[in-house]
Amino acid sequence: MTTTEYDVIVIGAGAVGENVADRAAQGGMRTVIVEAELVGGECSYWACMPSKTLLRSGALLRAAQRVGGTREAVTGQLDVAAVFRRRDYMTNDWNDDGQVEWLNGAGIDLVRGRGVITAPREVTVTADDGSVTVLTAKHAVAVCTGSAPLLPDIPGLRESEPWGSREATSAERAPESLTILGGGVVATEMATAYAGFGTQVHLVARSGLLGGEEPFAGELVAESLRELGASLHLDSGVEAVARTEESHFRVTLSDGQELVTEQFLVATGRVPHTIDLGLEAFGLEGGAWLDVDDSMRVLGADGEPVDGGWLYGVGDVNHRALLTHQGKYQARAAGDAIAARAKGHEVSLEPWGAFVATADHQAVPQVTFTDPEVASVGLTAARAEKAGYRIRVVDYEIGSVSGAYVVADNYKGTARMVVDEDRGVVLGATFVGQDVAELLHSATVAVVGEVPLTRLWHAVPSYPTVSEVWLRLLETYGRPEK
Ligand SMILES: Cc1cc2nc3c(=O)[nH]c(=O)nc-3n(C[C@H](O)[C@H](O)[C@H](O)COP(=O)(O)OP(=O)(O)OC[C@H]3O[C@@H](n4cnc5c(N)ncnc54)[C@H](O)[C@@H]3O)c2cc1C
Ligand SMILES: NC(=O)c1ccc[n+]([C@@H]2O[C@H](COP(=O)([O-])OP(=O)(O)OC[C@H]3O[C@@H](n4cnc5c(N)ncnc54)[C@H](O)[C@@H]3O)[C@@H](O)[C@H]2O)c1
Repeated sequence: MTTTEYDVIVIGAGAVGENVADRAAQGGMRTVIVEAELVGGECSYWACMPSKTLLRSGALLRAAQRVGGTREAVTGQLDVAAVFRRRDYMTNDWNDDGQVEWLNGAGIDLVRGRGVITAPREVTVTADDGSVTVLTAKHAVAVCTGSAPLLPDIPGLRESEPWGSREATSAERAPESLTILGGGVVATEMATAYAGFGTQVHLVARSGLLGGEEPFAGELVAESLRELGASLHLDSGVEAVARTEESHFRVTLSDGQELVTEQFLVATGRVPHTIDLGLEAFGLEGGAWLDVDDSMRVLGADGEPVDGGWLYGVGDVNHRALLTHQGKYQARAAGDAIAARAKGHEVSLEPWGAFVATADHQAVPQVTFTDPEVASVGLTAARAEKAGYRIRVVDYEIGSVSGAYVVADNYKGTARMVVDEDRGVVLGATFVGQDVAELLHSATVAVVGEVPLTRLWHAVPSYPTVSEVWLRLLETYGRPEK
């Protein structure tokens, strides 16, 4: 058994843990990171990168088919095996050498194994070979252990061993047929990818699609999935799951219909990796999401930082926004706050400072890479109303913008701007359409910067780009009087 003392211990080397460690190390902290599987975590090997790679080729093929001239030139089908090979390249064949090299360059030590918090500021790591390392931290322990798929309590489900997101993104080939349970981001993205590969997809959702977005987003995505050949079973549920003699899945829906497909993907949300972490010793519940303040210190039931404030919870594990970019944003704030507190500097929790993740509350951007893409930031109209804002909703068909004429023949898509009428600023924006992902950051800047609409008139979008939808939204809202 070896014991080593550091300033900061980070448990979990996903994108978030890496960024906490990096900021702490850059702040002069001796930092160690503990990882049970691959350095780089879910995003690099089983989530963002492989899923977006699986989606990209189909999106590009369909984009080419929407433009006269290339439509005639691109007459073949997707080379599905080549798409999977490109995915293998993106995940570096599930080898983390490159990320370990980055840790070394950043001056962060790595201990491989599963970490458990065994005392205040103490983490015991057990490696696969059984060897044990006890780490102690002078200043902070950051829990960045991420999340795993949630399996609903449905008869036969667990025993049938369905795919979770990992299996869907790391599959070696496309199955002939696939049932997907869920109507969220993973379900719609994987339905788009696999339907594009020629898999017969059945998607079962208990309501509509993409429930957290503006309603037109889910409707446009549903329409496109049907066009791709997927069967949608909306406002439906799964009553039971069993394997057939051929080892296929027999999925019984709430209306009695039976779907028999080669594979079954469960995409019904996530649970936090907080079981068996030793959190109970500090009055926290294992298996629950961590409640944190804006600098990511874990809070106890009394709303105060646990045990004086050495414990941090960053990324998926705190359930504020289950997104890589938002977790990394939290990580920058938390890493800097840890280093500043260690040096005895004041750490202000005032909104928009260097040590807080203020944007988590109502300025979170997200792109769902379906076809059409769904890009949104801030509050939807429903959320803004619920929060008590006096709002005006402005919609515009993106296909009517000159830039969209050029991008695709018969471009289909919708944009929405939600305006706070009392302050004259944008609370939220949603764009649904081809290639809208890169448009989103303009909206994020407007929302986070609380740019007055009167000033947005002076942010002139180039002609002929899809960004001109901003001008159309402003025109629909109306010119300022002075
Ligand atoms: C299919 C899919 C696609 C997605 N696509 C996107 C996308 O396009 N864009 C986006 O922004 N987000 C996307 N997400 C969400 C994104 O993957 C997560 O928000 C992100 O990975 C969270 O990062 P994290 O570092 O908090 O957790 P993780 O990436 O899960 O990292 C946690 C790490 O901790 C390790 N760990 C856990 N417990 C221990 C322990 N006790 N000891 C040591 N190590 C431990 C794990 O092995 C893991 O490496 C997607 C998610 C899924 C499922
Ligand atoms: N492009 C991206 O940014 C991207 C891509 C994939 C995932 N993610 C993130 O990963 C997280 C997980 O994605 P997800 O799709 O698993 O979760 P989600 O929360 O987006 O969707 C879960 C879906 O499952 C349904 N559901 C929940 N419990 C159910 C039950 N018992 N029976 C039937 N349906 C049930 C919900 O109604 C919802 O439609 C999300 O928070 C998302 O932000 C992001």
